[in-house]
Amino acid sequence: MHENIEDLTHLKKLDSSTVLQCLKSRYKQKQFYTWAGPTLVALNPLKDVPELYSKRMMQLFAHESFTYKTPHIFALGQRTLRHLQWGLGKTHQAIVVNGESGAGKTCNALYLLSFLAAMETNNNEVPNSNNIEVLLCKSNPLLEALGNAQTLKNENSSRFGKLIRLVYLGEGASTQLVSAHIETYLLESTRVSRQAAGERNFHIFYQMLAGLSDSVKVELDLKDVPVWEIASERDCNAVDEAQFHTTVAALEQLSLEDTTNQLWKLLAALLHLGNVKFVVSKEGSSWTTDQQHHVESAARLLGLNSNELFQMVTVRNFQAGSNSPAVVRPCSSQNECAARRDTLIKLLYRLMFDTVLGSVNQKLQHTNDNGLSTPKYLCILDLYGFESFVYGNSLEQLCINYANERLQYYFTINYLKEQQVHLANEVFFIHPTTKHLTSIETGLNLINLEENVLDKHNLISFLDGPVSVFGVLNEECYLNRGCDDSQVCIRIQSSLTERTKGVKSMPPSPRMPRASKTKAPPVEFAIGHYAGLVSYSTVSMLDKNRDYVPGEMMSLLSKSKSPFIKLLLGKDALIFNATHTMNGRRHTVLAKFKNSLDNLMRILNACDVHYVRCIRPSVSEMQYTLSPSQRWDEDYVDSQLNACGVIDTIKVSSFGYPIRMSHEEFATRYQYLSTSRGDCKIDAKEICRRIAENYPQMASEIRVGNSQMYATEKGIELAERWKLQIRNQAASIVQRWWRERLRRRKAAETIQNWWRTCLAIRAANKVKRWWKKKRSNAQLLSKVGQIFKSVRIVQRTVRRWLARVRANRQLHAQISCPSPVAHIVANQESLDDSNASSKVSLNWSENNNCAKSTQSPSLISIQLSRINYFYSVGVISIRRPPSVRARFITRKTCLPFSFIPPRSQLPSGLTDAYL
Ligand SMILES: Nc1ncnc2c1ncn2[C@@H]1O[C@H](COP(=O)(O)OP(=O)(O)OP(=O)(O)O)[C@@H](O)[C@H]1O
Repeated sequence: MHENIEDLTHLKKLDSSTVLQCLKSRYKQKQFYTWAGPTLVALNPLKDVPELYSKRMMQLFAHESFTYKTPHIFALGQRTLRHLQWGLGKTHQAIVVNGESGAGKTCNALYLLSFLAAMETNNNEVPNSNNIEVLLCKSNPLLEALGNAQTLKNENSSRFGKLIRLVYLGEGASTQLVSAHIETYLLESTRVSRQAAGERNFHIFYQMLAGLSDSVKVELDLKDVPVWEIASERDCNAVDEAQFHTTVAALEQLSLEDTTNQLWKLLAALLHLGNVKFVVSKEGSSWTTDQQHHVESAARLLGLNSNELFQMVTVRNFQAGSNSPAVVRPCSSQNECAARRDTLIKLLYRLMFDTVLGSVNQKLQHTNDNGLSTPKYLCILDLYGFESFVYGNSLEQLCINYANERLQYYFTINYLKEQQVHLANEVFFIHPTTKHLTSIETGLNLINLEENVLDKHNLISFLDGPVSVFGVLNEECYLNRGCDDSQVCIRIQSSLTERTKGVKSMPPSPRMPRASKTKAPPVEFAIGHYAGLVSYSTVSMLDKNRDYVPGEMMSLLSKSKSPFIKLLLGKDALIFNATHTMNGRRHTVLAKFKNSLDNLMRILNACDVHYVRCIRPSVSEMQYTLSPSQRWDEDYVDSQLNACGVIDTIKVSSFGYPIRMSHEEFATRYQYLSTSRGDCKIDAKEICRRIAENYPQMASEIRVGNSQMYATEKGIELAERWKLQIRNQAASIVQRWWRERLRRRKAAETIQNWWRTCLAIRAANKVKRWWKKKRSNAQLLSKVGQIFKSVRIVQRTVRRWLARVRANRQLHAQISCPSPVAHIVANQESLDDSNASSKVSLNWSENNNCAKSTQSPSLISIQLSRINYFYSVGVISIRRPPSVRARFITRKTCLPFSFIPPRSQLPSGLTDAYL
C-alpha cells in the first residue's frame, strides 16, 4: 500500500521511488497537485478538469484556513498573496512556474491569474470591465494568438517567455491590485518564416485564414491562392475559427479595434511575401519573380512601392567605410534573397508583436497611484520549458535551455544551498518537549549539494562566460569573418576542451550522416543540461544570432504610406539604436537575451520566490483516451522530478523553514503571544524564545535561530491565529469595559434625569400655585373692571341725561332772558293754521344787526307748539325773505345739537331751518 499524502516532505522514506509511487497513486485518484515543502508539484491531467478550477473551488481556497492543507494552484496563489499582504519575508513576491514544454506551465499560470483576479473582486461581485484583473484575463487570448504555436510536443506551446508583474498598493486586507505589466522574453520570430515538419506557424495566421469574411479576404488578396508557404491553410484546424472570434473580441475589449484591420493587412502582407520566390533574370545579372502579384499585394498592403520592395529584397548595399560611397550589388544566390525576405517578415512580425504588447501594457497601466504607499509586486513567471528535439536544436533551443538552466541554478543556489547553509549554522532553541529535528542539531548531512551546485555553476559559465558557447558565437558575429557552420562548431568544441564538464560526447543524430563514413564536417555540439543531454546544430546559428536588419530595409519601410507601419517603426527606431553597442557593433540575439535574463534575475532577487513544478506524465502525444495509469511514464516523470530538483526540495524542506524573519520583526509582530510584552528591557531574541516556550504546540513549526527566526507556513498560520485570538480577547475586554462605562454613564444620566424631573415638577408646581393665585386676582380685577365699565356707562348715561336736562334748562333760561338773540315762539295751532304767518310769533329784534353781529347766539330755540327746536351753533344771519318766514344762516351744521323733525313736520317757511 503506497502512501498517499498531500505533502511529500511527510513521507517516511525520502527517495525517488517512494515519491514516484505517491505521485502516481495521487494521479490515479485525480489529485493532480502535491506539496513538496513550499514547492507545488503540478501533474498535467492531459485533459480538462473544470471542477478543479470552478468558482466554488476559488471560494474555498479564498478561505484562509484551507490554504495550507490542500495542495492546489489556488492554495499557492492564496499563500503568496497573504505573504504580500502581511509583509512576510521580502516585500515583493514571485511565483515561478517551470517544467518541460507541454507540462502545463501556461495553464497553471492562467489559473493562478484568474484566482488572483477573483480574489481582487471578492469572488462574487461583478467586476468592472476596465479593472486591471479583467483586462489581464482579456489580454491572454490575444497574446496566445500572436505568440503561441503548435509544436511537436504541445498543441499550444508558448513561443515566448512571459513575466506578468502585478502591482499592489496598500497594506493587509486593503491591499489592492492597481496595475500590471507584461514583459516578454525572446519571441521565436524565426517561426514566422519557417517551421519544422509537423509544427505550425503562430496561431494568428490560421485564425485569420479560417475566420476572415470573404469580402475582407478579397480586399487583402487572400482569395484563390492555392497555398501559403509560411502558413498553409490546410493546417487550419476546427478550433481556429472559434479562436479567431475570441481574438477579435479580445482586441475590441482592449479597445484596440483600430489595430484589428491593420493587423490583418500586415499579416496578409507577410503571407504574400512568404510566397515570393526568386529566379535569375534573362540577362543573368539580377533577380526577378514569377509571383509578381504577391509582390504587388504585399507592397500595396504595406504602403510601399512594389519595385522598391522587390529591389530591397534582391539587392544589397555595401559600404566599405563610413566615408566611402555605398556599393549596390544583387544578392549572390536565391538563398540570400530568401534570407533577406525572411528578415523582413520576421522584423515586421516582431515589431507588430511588440506594438500590440505595448498597447496592452498601456491599458494595464496604473491609474490611481495615490503616492501614499509603496507598490508591491507579485510576479508570475511563465518561461518556455526545457526543449530538446532529436534533430535541429538551434539558437532558439540554446536560449530556452540556457534560461531554464539559469532558473534552475537560481533555485539551487537560492533555495537548496541557502537552506542547507543556514540551517547548519544556526543553533536552534528547541523546546524541551520537542523531540523533533534532532538531525538539525547533529548537522545536516543528508544532502551533498556542493558538487551539484558547482556543476551547474560551471555549466552556466560555460554557456555565457567570456570563453563559452555564447562567447564564440558572439565573437564570430562581431568579427564577421565569414566562418561557416562547421568552423563555428569546431571552435566551440576545441576552444572549450578543457571545460569538458559541460560538453559531453554526443552520439550523432540518426538523421545526421555519420561523420566516420562521410567525413562530413561537424555541425553539432552537445551540452549536458540539468534536464538531459541536448545536441545543438550550428547550421544558420550565426545568422540567427546576428539577426541583421539591412539599413536599406529600414529606410524603405520608413517611406511607407501606411500609418500602422509608421507606428511600428516609431518604436523600432529606438530598438534599432538600442541594438548597437557602445563601440558601434550591433548587439547579438544572445547578448540581448543574456541581458534580459540578468534583468529577470535582478527582479527575482528582490522577491520571495515560490515554485510550481509542472510535470508531464507522458512524453508521447496527448493521450486523452487512455486511463491515468496508462498515461503514467515512470522513467519520464522520474527524470523530470530529478531535473527540476523536486527530490532535493523535499529533502531540504522536510526540515526546512521557508519563512525567515529577524528576531525584531518576529517579536514586534507576535509580541501579543509573549507574557513579557511591553517590557523594553527584554531583547527581541528573548521575546522570541518566550513565545516559543509559551506555545509548545508551535515548537516544531517555529525555531529561534542564532541570527533570525525560522518558521513553517503552518507555524506562521498558528501564530497568526493565536495572535488574532489574543487580540479578540483583548478587544472583548476593552469592549466590555467600554460598555460598562457606557452603562454607568447611562445610569448616571437616568438618575440625573429623574432628579432634574423632580426639580422641574417642584418648580412647575410652584409656578402653578403662583399662577393660580394670580389668575384669581385677575378674575377679581376683571370683575372690578366690568363693574367700573358699567359704572362708567351709567355715569355717562347719567351725565348725558344731566347735560340734556341742563341744556334744556339753559335753553329755557335763555328764552326767558332778553337778548339780541332771535327768539321764535310758535305754537302748534298757529302753525297748523293756514294763516300761520299771522299767528307765529316771531320774536326777534327788528334790527337785523344781530345777524351780522359776531356775538351770535350759541343756541337758538324755536318752539313750535309743544316741540322745541334747538340750534346750538352760532347763527350768522337771520333773514326773512319775502317767500319764507325766516331763514337762519348757521356757521356750521346744527344737526348734532338739534332735534330735527321730518321735513313733513316742519312748519312751512322753515324748510331751511336745519341747514
Ligand atoms: N491543469 C491542467 N488542466 C487541464 N489541462 C491541462 C492542465 N495543464 C496542462 N494541460 C494540458 O496540457 C497542454 C499543455 O499545457 P501548457 O500549454 O500549459 O504547457 P506549457 O508547459 O506551457 O508548454 P510550453 O512550454 O510549450 O508553452 C494544454 O494544452 C492542456 O491541454
